[in-house]
Order: sequence, then structure tokens, then C-alpha cells
Amino acid sequence: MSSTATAKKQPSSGPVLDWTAGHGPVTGALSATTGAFAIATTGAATAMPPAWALAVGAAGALGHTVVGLRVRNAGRTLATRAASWLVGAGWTTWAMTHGPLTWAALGSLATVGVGIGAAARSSALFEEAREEEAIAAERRLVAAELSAERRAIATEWVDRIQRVCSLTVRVLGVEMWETGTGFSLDAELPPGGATYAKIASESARLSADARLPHGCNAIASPGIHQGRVIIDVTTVNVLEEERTYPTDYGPLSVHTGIPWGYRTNAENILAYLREQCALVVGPTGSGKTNMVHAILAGFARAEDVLTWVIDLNAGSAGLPWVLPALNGQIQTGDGKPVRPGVDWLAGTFDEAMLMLETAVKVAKQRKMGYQDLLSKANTDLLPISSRIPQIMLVIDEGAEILASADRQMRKMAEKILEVIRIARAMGLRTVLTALGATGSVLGNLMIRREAKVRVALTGGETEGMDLSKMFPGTRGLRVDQAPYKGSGFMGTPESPAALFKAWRILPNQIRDITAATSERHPVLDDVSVKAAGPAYARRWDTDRTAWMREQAPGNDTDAGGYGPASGLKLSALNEGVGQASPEDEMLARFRAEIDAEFATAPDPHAPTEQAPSAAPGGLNLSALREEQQDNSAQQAALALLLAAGTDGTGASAIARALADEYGTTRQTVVGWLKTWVSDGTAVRVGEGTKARYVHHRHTPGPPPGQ
Ligand SMILES: Nc1ncnc2c1ncn2[C@@H]1O[C@H](COP(=O)(O)OP(=O)(O)OP(=O)(O)O)[C@@H](O)[C@H]1O
Repeated sequence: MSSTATAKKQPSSGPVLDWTAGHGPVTGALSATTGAFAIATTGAATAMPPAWALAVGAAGALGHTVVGLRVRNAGRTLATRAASWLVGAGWTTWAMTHGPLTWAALGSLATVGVGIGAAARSSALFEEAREEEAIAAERRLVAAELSAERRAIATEWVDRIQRVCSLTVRVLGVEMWETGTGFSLDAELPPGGATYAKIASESARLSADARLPHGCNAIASPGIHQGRVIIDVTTVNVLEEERTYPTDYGPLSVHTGIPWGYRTNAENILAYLREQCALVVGPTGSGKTNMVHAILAGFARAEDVLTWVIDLNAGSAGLPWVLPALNGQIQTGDGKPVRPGVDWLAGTFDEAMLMLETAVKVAKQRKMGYQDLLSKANTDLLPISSRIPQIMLVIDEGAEILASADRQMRKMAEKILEVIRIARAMGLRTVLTALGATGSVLGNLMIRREAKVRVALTGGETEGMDLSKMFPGTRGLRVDQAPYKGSGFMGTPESPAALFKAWRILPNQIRDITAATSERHPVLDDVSVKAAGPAYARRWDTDRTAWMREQAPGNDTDAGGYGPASGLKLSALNEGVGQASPEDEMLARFRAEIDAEFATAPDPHAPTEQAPSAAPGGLNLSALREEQQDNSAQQAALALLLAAGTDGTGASAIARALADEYGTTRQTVVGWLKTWVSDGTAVRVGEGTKARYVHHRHTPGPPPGQ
């Protein structure tokens, strides 16, 4: 109803003549002939003067020609279209005079239609060919200019190599880098046994002769066969500038490589770690910590990697990936709690040993548990995926652990080497960092064989930087080529050692990546979870993460920039227990008391020498290990107290609820309740058998003593 009304209201605008409307040869001809036929029949019926048809045809021809000129149609196309209009108009005029409904009129109209179609088709083909030719001509022009530039470069470098190396090479190709930061020459060496090495050894002189800017160089490497050489020439120094970690935090995979930084040609360099371990050497101040963060960022982005970090230097490498999540400072888009950016962080000797022992157990269990899968896939290499993730163990200053003479450290070193030795096929690999490329690290056969992804961050440091040991067989690498923080050399089995730089990554990016990747992290496969047991399942328990609180910002740490520590939100990780930070704080206080007691007592598990990791004032986890069971029961009791709301609950009810799982007695619960009343966590209501305990959150007003 309303649409009819609207249609009625619209003023009649008559036939719309769209001169730009597109037509193919068939639709064009059809449109022309049916249009002409319609005009002729209506014209004849209404006794329209035939000259009108001619006038319309002339206007049509003119209209199409004007539009055609505007869109730069070929003259031939313009002529075809104008002729179509005029022929159509001629026929219409004739048919209106002689009657359109005669065999002669209809036959000639059909002929006109076919004619217009054929002409349109031929003009369309011509138009297409003309366009293609124009594009090709443009390309030829660009190519000619480019090849003129390439020819000039080739001639210049043939002369230069002759001058500096006394070799007459023939340049077969010049490839300009897409990044615009240099080019590569592919050249044939002269007959007589010249090798690429002769040019490689003159890299510095060639760079000087070419007047390359500082930080740029000409590096020769083997060509397609021994008589050919590739010379990469950088003309823009990308190592000098600071580039931040790319903000595309899209998913990655261990199979397709993890970007660790960029080359002098500004291209990403990828680390392929499915089978390889890695060694990152960087003296203090070279940008090693930053590089570790860039590495952790890549692992966090991967859909098939779980990262376990050992950092005995108070966990500073891993903390920025854990604290913002545990402190509840970041959230996913839909407000869910964020999983830490690393899957396990060990900052103490005991926790690190636990992690390494777990890694060995997981590797062994995977070997047995996945026999079927391996035989079905006809491989001895466990198919890593998001369902069976690779475990990347990042051990900061791990190389120093390997080189240590300390008895405890030697124990740990053995475990690290065991993981490296047994776990390649089962998807556990390590990234070790080192302050220096010491002989004792690189002298280790296992490291030499398994850790072929290597990074030497120089940052201008020359001390302890033996590049020939880090990258044996590679010539022409000099520390002074990479004087910038975060820059150095990187070599992998896929990409020979050469200059590179790590991206600068700032704490806010770490937080962003942690949030962006939270739901992407895989979970440990069942086979591994079973092998890992409680050591893994309880890795975020309050007592095991208490040391992190000690290191939290606000307690004067270098983890820097993460806001005030507001208590770890471990409840997000211990799903089901449902505790919030006040409880955690209380538990920490409780454990601090135990620690104060135990720290003075001889610890049967304690190292003979204090491990460098043991943070002063940190919890004595060895002593606490035996309390683990009690602590879990106590957490559960607290959860029950909280759940009881304003009604509160009693010691007997709590003990009954815990008896099956923990075997907790009423007497123990009474002890806890007393402590909680005295520290303000709970309030006692009523007397005697009516006595109940209410969590302070459910009592009106502030808790006593506050
Ligand atoms: N990739 C990089 N690009 C630019 N600047 C960087 C880069 N990496 C590090 N830096 C600069 O170098 C400084 C030191 O970096 P970082 O803390 O990572 O070094 P480090 O080798 O771990 O030193 P330390 O052992 O003293 O902590 C940073 O504060 C930053 O200013």
C-alpha cells in the first residue's frame, strides 16, 4: 500500500539516458535493436514524425562520443558506437515511414543487430588490446630504467672488485631489495680457481671503496655453485635506528619460524626451533634482556608453544610476562582473566630443578604415550601442534649454569643437558642465554651440536666476544660492525651468520602481547600433564609464587612499570578455589611466619652454598614443600569460610568438608580459625557450641584491628 503510494508520488522522469552504461557486444546490439523496434512501432502507431527518430539517433551518437572521449576510448570504439546509433536511427526512420511490422523491416532490423554486435565485439577486442599494450609499454619503460640502474651498478662493481680484489667477475644479475636498503649481485668468478672467499675477505676494503655509510657493508657468500658468488651490499644502515617490536601480534607456529629480529636488508630473521636449541650471548648492557623479551613475545604468539622460563636472577626475564596477569592489571577484550605470557616461571633453584625434572619426565612419557601416533604418522618426530605443544625452556644465563663449578649448579647443568639430549624428538627445546661465549659453553659438544640457532649481541662490546667460536666457518664478521644496543650477529642452519638487530620491546608491549595472546596459548597435552603431576599443576600456587611478590614492583625491582602490586590474583589460575587477593595476602603472611621459623632451621634439601638465585628474604621453598598439603587444605578452608557468607561456619563443618580430600582434623581447623581471628581475616560470632566464624568480607564495617 505504502509502496504504491510512494511510486505514485514519484514524478515521471521519462527514459533515462545513461551514456556511460556499459554494454557487451550482445547486450549492446540487443539493446539497440529492441530500442529501435520499440520506437518504430510506437512511432508508427502514434504517427510520430519520422525525423524525430533521426534526431534521437544523432543525439545518441553525440552523447556516446562525448562520454567515450572522456573515458579515452579508442577512435575506433567511438566510431562504432556513433555508427550504431546512426544506423539504428536510420532504420527507425525508414521503418516508421514504411511500417515496422513487415518481413523486410524485421529482417533488416535483425541484420542491423548482428552488424552492431559484430562491430561492438571487434571494437571491444581492440580496446582491450590497446589497454594491454599501454600497460606493457609502461612496464617496458620502468624495466628499461631499472635495468639501466642495474647495468650501472653491475659495471661499477665489476670495476671495484677488479680494483680491490684483482678479480675480473662477470655480473649475471642485480637484485634490488624490496626494502630499499641495498642490493645483491650474482656474479661468475673468473676461471683459474678463484673462490668467493677471496672477495669475502676483502669486505671492509670493498665497503670503503664503495663509500658505504657506517654500518653498511658488502658481504660475499657462496653462489649457486663454487664458481659463483653472491655479494650483498647494504646501502642504508637499519641497525642504527631503534625499531620497536612489530605491533601485529598475529599467531605464529614453531613450524613456520619465530621472528627474532631483522637483517641489514630490513627483512625478518626467523628462528626454526622445532629441532634446534638456541644460544644467545650478550654481555651486560648489550640488550640481552630486551632480546629475551622479544624471544618470549614470539613464543607467546605461537599457537603450539608453551614457554617455561628459568631465571635465577630473581626472575626478571619472566616477571613482566607474569605479574601483570597475576596482578589482574590486564584483561582480555571480554573481561576474562588473562593467562600469563609464559606457562611456568622458576626464579629459585628448587623451582628450576622441579621444572627441569618435570621436563625430563614429560619427554620420557611422551616417548611412551605417543608410540601409536608416531607409528601412524610414520615418524620419530612427535607431530607438534596446538594439541601437543612444544615446550620451550628459556634459561636466562643458562650457559653460566653449564659452566659453573658449584656443586648445586652442576646438578642443574646435568638436568639441562639431559633435556637437550633426550627431548628433541619429543618437542622440548631450550634457549640458553650467556653473558659471554666462553670456551666452556661452546666447548660442550651437546651445545655445539644441538644449539645451532645462535645470536651474539655485541652492542659495541668486544670483551668475551669470539665470533669465530660462535659462528665457525663464517668470515668477515667483526664486532665493531654492530656497535648499537640490541644489534649483533645471528646465524641459523637456514640463514648464515650475519648482522642483525632485535626489536626494542617495551613493558607496555609485553602487557599488550600477554593480553592479545592469552586465549591462544595451548594447554599441555594429557600425556604430558600426567607425567608432570602436581609439580606442574600447582606451579601457580601461592607458596610457589610467593617469591614473585617479593620481586613485585613497589618492592623496588627492575621489572619496572607495572603499577603497584595489589596482591597476586592466583584465583584466576587456581580455578574452582575462588579466592581473591585478601586471602592470598593472608596466606603470604602466614607463610612468611613459617619461613621466618624454617629459614633458621637447617634445611635437609638446601644447597651447601646458597644459590645466587635465592632472593634475600625469599621463601624457603624446600622447607615449605612438606607443608604443601596443609597449605592446600588451608586454602580450601578459607574458601569455605568465604562461601559461608554472613551466616558463617564452624570448625566441625569445615573439617568434615575437608576430611575426605585432605584428611584435615577439627583440631587443625580450630588452629587456623584462631589465627584468622587474630589477624582479622575472620570474626568470631557467638559463644560455646553456637560459635561461628564469618569471613571479614561478610561482616559490617572494617575488620578488627584495621
Ligand atoms: N633492540 C634494541 N634497540 C634499541 N635499544 C635497545 C635494544 N635493546 C636494548 N636497548 C637499549 O639498551 C638498554 C639495555 O638493554 P638491556 O637491559 O636489554 O641490556 P642487558 O644486556 O640485559 O643489560 P643488563 O644485563 O645490564 O640488564 C635498554 O635500556 C635500551 O635502552
